[in-house]
Amino acid sequence: MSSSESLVEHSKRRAAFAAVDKHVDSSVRVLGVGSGSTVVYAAERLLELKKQNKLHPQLVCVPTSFQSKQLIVESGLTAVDLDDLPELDPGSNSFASIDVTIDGADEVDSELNAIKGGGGAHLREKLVANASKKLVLIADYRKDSSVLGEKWTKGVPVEVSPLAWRTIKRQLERLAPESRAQTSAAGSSTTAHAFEFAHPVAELRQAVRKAGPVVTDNGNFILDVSLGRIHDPPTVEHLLKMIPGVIEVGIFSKMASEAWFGNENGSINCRLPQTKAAD
Ligand SMILES: O=C(CO)[C@H](O)[C@H](O)COP(=O)(O)O
Repeated sequence: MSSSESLVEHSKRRAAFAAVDKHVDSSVRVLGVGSGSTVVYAAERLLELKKQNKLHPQLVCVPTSFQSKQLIVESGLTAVDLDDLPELDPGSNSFASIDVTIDGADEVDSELNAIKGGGGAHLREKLVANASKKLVLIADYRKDSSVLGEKWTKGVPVEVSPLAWRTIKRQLERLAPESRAQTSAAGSSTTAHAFEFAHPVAELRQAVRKAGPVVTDNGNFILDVSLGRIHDPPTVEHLLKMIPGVIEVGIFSKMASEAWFGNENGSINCRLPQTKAAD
């Protein structure tokens, strides 16, 4: 750890390096590269591996944002568009065209559901994740929670068409927590809510060094929707996605196969489905 680097940045770098070292070897031909500040460390490791001739000589990388494409190019790697890739295993059940994608996250729950889109890139991130055999998340302890919405309190990023953002906002704010049935071990039936807040709030994301709203890489707006704790991520993802004009939702339910966290003390840990093993 360098003297100028904070412990959290040190642990983010360690988590990113560990994920790259585990998943990117010379057999990986197509790699998805996520967006955000943690992915910068993954790109740093890719550059090191490239210099050591440890990457596939024909490796191509699929960017998830303008930033991600810059990282790929600056690492001396080749960027390609998702739709220019052939299927990896034609004739199989899988339509995947990417071996593995490494991406950041704003929050990851105990079942590897995630909130993404803090950087506004979740549309392309989800397209790339969906076309990947494996999605590996990298983050730090501030994003590691048992239930989505526990630590990430800025709301679920929802990319929407600028044509109807006010209408979509009104509709989002009328969403009901949507009861779902639960059956206890004893067989009695109770109800639970898919999300916590009875009155969700949707805010148009504002740009920081520009007057007006954030405009995504795809020319759309983002509504950050505060729902409180999200008890049922797949149901909430579906509810939001069904609203006309919603282009993509920053809930990634059951997409990730692994998550690496940098811990507060500088150590790292890897979460696999239903397990959590310290290094
Ligand atoms: O989803 C994202 C961008 O849309 C990012 O991956 C997410 O915001 C995490 O970023 P960081 O690594 O900077 O915390």
